[in-house]
Amino acid sequence: MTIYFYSTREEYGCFSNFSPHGFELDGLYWSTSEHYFQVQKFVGTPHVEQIRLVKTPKDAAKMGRERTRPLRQDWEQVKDDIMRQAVLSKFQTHKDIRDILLSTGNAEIVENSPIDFYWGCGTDGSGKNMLGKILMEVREILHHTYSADVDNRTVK
Ligand SMILES: Nc1nc(O)c(N)c(N[C@@H]2O[C@H](COP(=O)(O)O)[C@@H](O)[C@H]2O)n1
Repeated sequence: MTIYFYSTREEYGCFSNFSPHGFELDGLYWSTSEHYFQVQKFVGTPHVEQIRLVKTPKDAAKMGRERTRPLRQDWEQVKDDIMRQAVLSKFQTHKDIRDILLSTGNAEIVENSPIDFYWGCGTDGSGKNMLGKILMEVREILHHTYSADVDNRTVK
């Protein structure tokens, strides 16, 4: 079985980094995992607070993608680990969505983005689906810690 997600308004929308599930990480509060991820592109600069405090994840993504700000040099090497940490913190913080993630069992999870061939599967399904892969890794980590929380809602 494969679970596709993309919009926060649709089923499994809580898997999106745009979902409104805040958490604390690195001593600060982040209103979404998208805020955390986008800010890490500019650690050690004043842009951190500018982006961290914007109202919506859409705004954070827009600011993070603007190339008027210099991107940290090691971004390509660190971005997957940063995404993994953000996603793990989000699901450790919120039991309701953690249970949804754990209830997917061993199902494949795919970010069904029509435009993103790195984090999602892209318009033709050939993308790397790194966000889906990270969600499955996080599910495995959480399974070892929280599996007793999950009832029989596992997806067969
Ligand atoms: N809603 C949405 N719109 C896009 O244009 C996207 N690329 C995505 N994918 C998400 O974008 C985030 C990373 O983007 P960048 O690497 O900074 O371009 C990540 O949260 C993907 O899941 N989503």
